[in-house]
Amino acid sequence: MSTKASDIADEFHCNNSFSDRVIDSKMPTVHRQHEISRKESEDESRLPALEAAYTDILRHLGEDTDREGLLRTPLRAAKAIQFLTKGYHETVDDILNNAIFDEDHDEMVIVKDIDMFSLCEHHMVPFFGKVHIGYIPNKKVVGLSKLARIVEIFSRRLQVQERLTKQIAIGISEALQPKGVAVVIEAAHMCMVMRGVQKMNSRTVTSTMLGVYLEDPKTREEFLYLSQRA
Ligand SMILES: Nc1nc2c(ncn2[C@@H]2O[C@H](COP(=O)(O)OP(=O)(O)OP(=O)(O)O)[C@@H](O)[C@H]2O)c(=O)[nH]1
Ligand SMILES: [Zn+2]
Repeated sequence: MSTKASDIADEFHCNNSFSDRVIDSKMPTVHRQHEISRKESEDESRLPALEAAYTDILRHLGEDTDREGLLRTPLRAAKAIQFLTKGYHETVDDILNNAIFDEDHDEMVIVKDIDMFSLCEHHMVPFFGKVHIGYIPNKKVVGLSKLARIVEIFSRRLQVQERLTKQIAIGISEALQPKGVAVVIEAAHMCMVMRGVQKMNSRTVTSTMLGVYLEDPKTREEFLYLSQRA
């Protein structure tokens, strides 16, 4: 696999390695996310500028930024947006530590219903839902919590759901070199609920299948059956 999770980017292309049911291969170019990186140490120094920007936003909304309830709001909002995009200064290598273990297990491992919160890059409002991850080990297994941490790394950024799905799958694939990885995300987009088209109940489902999940329909079906079961 030559594509790096951090490099997924400029194009949503379906090649032999991917099966993304919701991804249209003619979707427009998206930003090269790997070029946006941020060091944790930089966050503090950027806080005053962000705070000032939020003060401006409040003023442009016609608010009185001197009223009591809003006095610390720009700073709070600045810290909140930094938290919600903290994935920019995290990598899969950083969080794995030594939690990859040699294990002669070659059956499917599924961690499902991992809560995910992200921000849509078009409106900067939340989309959130559940991530289901399956992989088939190739002599190595990963600490289960690390799968949820990989979800955190890529979801705590400005995202589109399709890219998020793919980055999680490729991140796991690169770290573990498994026989296959499957990722399904089901999410509600607040930009479709609270504004815009205002469809309260719509859900978006995206999937990325790599390796045996792509090649073998039975393996894929087993994952989908087990991950969708209540
Ligand atoms: N494919 C994809 N689209 C998304 C995602 N999050 C938000 N969008 C869409 O991004 C699109 C942006 O469309 P625009 O027409 O530029 O923006 P807009 O005028 O605010 O669009 P409306 O939401 O239809 O009001 C909308 O259709 C959103 O639903 C995502 O994760 N994946
Ligand atoms: Zn949106």
